Amino acid sequence: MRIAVIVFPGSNCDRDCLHIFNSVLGVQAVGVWHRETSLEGFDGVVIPGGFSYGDYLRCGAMAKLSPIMDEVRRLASTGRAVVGICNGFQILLESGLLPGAMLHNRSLKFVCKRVDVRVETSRSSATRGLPRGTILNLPIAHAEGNYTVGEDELKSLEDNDQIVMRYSSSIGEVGDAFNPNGSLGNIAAISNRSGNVVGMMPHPERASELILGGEDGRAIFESFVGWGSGGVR
Ligand SMILES: NC(=O)CC[C@H](N)C(=O)O
Repeated sequence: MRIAVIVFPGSNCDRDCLHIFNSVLGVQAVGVWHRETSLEGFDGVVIPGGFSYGDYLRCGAMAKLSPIMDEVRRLASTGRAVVGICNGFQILLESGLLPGAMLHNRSLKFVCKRVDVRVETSRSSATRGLPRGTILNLPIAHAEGNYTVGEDELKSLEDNDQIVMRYSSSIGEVGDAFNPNGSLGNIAAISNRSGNVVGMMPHPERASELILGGEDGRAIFESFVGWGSGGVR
């Protein structure tokens, strides 16, 4: 298995992701500059966090125009795992690969802390091995994480099991008290219909080794690797 970690001007979590794949999981991953036009030979894609194009205009609004995004779209259409983390989630929304949009956090402040999230489905490329109801403690760090989507689309996300994680308490209660950014329905992660494309606001790469204060994020990368190269499931 060979994984591409896309690098935009302003990405800052690409090396963390590469480290987790190559040194922690022993799976080959390489950085791919956003101006490249081919992802031939790659079995999965991670769009990492950061501040692509300095977050000008809207987070992800300029990165979506990068040449590599056509290839990300192509790989997504073959059922390969495509996971966007934080700024990567914003880029997937702006690209139309996932429905909805990000607003500024309700507090209008950048929020950087650890939160608990409840896994809502195990049919996504990021949560494949994780039973529904699993609680993960993961870091968040963003200014635009207040996920929103139209009423009909929200219903369709719910009906099709596309809500992947919600912000929760450490015992899985979901409510406003556990919502760090105002996100609709406490949504922290969603997938496309087939589950192979996932966007998540938390940063699993910052919680995949004990030295970083927790290992809950590793299961997400293991799930991603486990999705493999078999195409649509
Ligand atoms: N950690 C990140 O990826 C930051 C995402 C984005 N730049 C924001 O502040 O919302």
